[in-house]
Amino acid sequence: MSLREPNAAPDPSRRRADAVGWLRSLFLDLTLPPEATDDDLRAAVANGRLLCALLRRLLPGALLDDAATDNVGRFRAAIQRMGVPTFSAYDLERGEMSAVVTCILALKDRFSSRLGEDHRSSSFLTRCESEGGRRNMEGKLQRVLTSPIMSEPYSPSFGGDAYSPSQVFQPKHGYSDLPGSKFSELMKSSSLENSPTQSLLGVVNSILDESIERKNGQIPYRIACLLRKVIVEIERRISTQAGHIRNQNNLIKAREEKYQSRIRVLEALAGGASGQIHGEKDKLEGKGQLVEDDMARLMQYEEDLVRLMKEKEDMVMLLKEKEDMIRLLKEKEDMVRLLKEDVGDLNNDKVQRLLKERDATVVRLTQEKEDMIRMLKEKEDIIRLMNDKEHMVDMKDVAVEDTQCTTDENKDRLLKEKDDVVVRLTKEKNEIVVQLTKEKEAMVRLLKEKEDIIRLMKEKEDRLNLAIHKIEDRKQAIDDDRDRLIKENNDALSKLTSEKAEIVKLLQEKENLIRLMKEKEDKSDLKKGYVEDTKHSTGEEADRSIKEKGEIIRLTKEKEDYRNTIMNLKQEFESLRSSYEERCKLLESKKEDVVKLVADKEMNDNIVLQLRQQLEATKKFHEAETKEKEDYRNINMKLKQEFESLRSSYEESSKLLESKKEDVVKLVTDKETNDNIILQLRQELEATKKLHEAETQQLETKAAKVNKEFEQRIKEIELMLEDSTKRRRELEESTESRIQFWKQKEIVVNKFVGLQVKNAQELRLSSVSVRLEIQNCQKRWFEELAGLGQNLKMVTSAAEKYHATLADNRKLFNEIQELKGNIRVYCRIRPFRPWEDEKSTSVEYIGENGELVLSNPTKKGKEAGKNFTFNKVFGPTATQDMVFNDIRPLIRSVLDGYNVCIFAYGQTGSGKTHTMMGPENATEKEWGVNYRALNDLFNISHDRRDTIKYELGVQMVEIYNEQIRDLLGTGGSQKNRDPEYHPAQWTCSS
Ligand SMILES: Nc1ncnc2c1ncn2[C@@H]1O[C@H](COP(=O)(O)OP(=O)(O)OP(=O)(O)O)[C@@H](O)[C@H]1O
Repeated sequence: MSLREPNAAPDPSRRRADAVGWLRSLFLDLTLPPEATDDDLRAAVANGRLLCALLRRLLPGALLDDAATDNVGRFRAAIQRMGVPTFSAYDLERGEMSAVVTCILALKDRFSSRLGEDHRSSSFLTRCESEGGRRNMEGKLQRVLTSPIMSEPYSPSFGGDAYSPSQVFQPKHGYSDLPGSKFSELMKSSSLENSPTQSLLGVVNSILDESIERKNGQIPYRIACLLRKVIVEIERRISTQAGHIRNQNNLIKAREEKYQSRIRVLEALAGGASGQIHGEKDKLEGKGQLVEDDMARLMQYEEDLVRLMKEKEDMVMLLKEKEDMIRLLKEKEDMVRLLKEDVGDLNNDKVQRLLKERDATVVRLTQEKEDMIRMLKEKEDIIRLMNDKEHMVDMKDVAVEDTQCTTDENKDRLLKEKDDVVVRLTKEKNEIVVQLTKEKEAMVRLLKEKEDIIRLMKEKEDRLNLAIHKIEDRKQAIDDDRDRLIKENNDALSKLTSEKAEIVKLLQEKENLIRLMKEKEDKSDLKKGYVEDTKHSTGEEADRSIKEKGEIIRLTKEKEDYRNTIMNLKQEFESLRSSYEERCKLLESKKEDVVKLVADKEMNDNIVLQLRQQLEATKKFHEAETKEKEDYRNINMKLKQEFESLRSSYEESSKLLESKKEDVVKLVTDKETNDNIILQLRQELEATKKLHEAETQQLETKAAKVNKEFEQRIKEIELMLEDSTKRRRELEESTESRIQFWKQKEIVVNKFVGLQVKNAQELRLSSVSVRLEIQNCQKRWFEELAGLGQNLKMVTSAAEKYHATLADNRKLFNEIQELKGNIRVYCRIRPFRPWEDEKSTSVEYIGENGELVLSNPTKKGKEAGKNFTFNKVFGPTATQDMVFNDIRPLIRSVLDGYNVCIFAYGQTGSGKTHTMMGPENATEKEWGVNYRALNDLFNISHDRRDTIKYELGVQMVEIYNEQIRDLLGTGGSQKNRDPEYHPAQWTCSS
């Protein structure tokens, strides 16, 4: 056993340092968290941890640790926040306890008053503060300091007989002058156990007072031992009392809870019947709630449907507008065609371009129309799906609970799809608006071109009119020529006819002349014959015949003249004839020309007629076009106005643009880069498009699957609907029967409730009485706690001197050990075994103080008997408990930090194993030293678990033939172990 060096006489600085250390370790024991709150402190105080820690510090061997400083800081910070009077670090440094104690008491008082308001609270301090309220801290401290326990060493009412502990604890001349026998009486554990707590506290107080007054702070060793024993006993009592209070508290708590639960059960029974009756109602209301939820969802769907329908109508309107535009374009196309026919190759290129543009526009519009139709179809599909969904929701109303999850999922999916479609449609709508704007611009452009065309048409018309005028002039000229030619021809014909008539007349005259001449010739011939006849006859006749002959010669000459003239006339006739023929030929040729001209004229008339018709048609068209033109002009005016506004905005924007030209340049560069990015993005878009298409296909397949599932689900729901209708009927029937049953039950329950209410009232009365009892108990506890507080003060005052006393104690302990001897030897004499002869005993005398006299019958005289002295001798009748009682303080010393070794020695069969271990299959009563020591070790370490953490270890070794073997180790061989040998040795380290 190792002993500590006795300390020198404690000086004031040492005592102060010890006090500081003690306080620090006290606060360390509190184990407050870094951010200590009111609740933490309250819990610490309410659980008695603070008080326990304070008391624990009184125990010997407590370790002091400077690490408690943090806890001191936290503690002070927490109590400062609470407004409780605190202490300064300087107080601790000086070892001043009053400020600290005031603080702790104020804290206790604060929490006690708070906790006292809560009757259900079972905390330690709640019970102690049931009356009085908060008191002044200084007054309290004063009361504690001036308590009778502090002033009186013990209560004179204790004790009666000579061995009464009260008498023992009431020395006449102080403890220092106490005789040895009295002192050993005091040291007896039975005396301490039988003494009242106040006496023990009085002992501590008076010892300390005495040591301070008489011995200048020095305490004799044996008194220090006594003090230590007394403090251990006080600690034990406080801990057991705390345990009792805790148990009682738990018991009361359990009883209160039991009563509370019974009251609750009764109240529940009272309210349960109506609750059960209204249970079904609640369920129905729950279903109603579900239906309301579904109605809300349906309303949402309807709103969505209305919105979609509106969008659809807008789309239809747009389509109509597009169709109108297409119609207008067709009309325009017809117009252009007409113009094309009219104008011919005049503006062929332009018309071709326009036609191409028109074709492109028509194709684009057709595509847009197809897209719109496609979107409308999609919308219709969505609406159809939503209708289906609505239908399904209607169907699901019947089996809401089963299909709720799937409906929600589908709804979410549909809503998501709907949102996607709406977003897509909005995008497309925006695109369409942009396209329409572009088309409007194109229309404006087309109108301009149309105006150009109209202008050209006017020019063409003017030219046409000019040409018509020319043709008419030409026709007039041709008519004039023709008339002139006809006149000339007629003149020539009349002239020729008159000439012919003259010629014919001349010819007739010539012929008459010729005929006359012939007649004359004939007459001349006849006259010649007659003259010749008459010549012969008459001479006269000869003269006349000469005359007549002259006349004949003249006539012959005339005849020849006439002949020549005829010949000339014939020649002239022939020439006239030839000229006539030529003229006829000329006339015929002219006639042909005239015919041609007439044909031409007729053709020209036809052409003119056609041109007039065309002109009329053109005029009509022109009128229609003029109307359109006016419309267009109006539109144009509007457009111009818009254009003007746009122009003004454009000018403004152009100004802005000019100001931002540089930015634009930058933007252009950015645009180029963006174009590249867009190109890349387009490529990505195409890739995404492909992916999207693939996904669309997948989605379509999925949609088909989902449709199938929906169909199956609808079938299932139909079946479920049938089932549910059946169930509903059954439920209605069962509900009716249940209602009747519950009505009957209500009557029974009402009766039962009446009874139970009576019982509850009785129970309430009893609970009131229990509460009163509890309050009485609380009062008692408070009184006890008040006493404890007083004791605490006393203990505190004792604790101030504790460390000095502890040092003295250690010194005294060493002295006792020296006096007793570090090695104590006890002798135990085992009883005779059944087969042994009791008469052959050699034990002559067993003394109280360890004397043993043995007799040796074989020898005589002085050697016949032999005296031995041990620390104590246990006779054959000594029990295991009696043996261990003498060893027990050593076990406690082990836990106080001293080294102890206990071992048994003796010959074979002398009872070593019996003493150390006990018999085989020993009961608790028969346990040997080992069992009891270990039991004590565990119990004490368990009791001290809040303050000291012990580590217990066991080692088993065998010493045989001077060889040590570890019996618990794995290395040693177990072969040679003697089964008869039981090692009776153990060590314990703490
Ligand atoms: N105090 C006792 N009361 C009753 N019986 C006892 C007592 N002491 C010893 N015995 C009995 O005596 C016998 C021998 O005792 P034990 O085995 O303890 O001796 P031992 O000293 O351990 O012997 P060994 O050294 O051979 O192991 C046992 O049967 C035991 O029950």
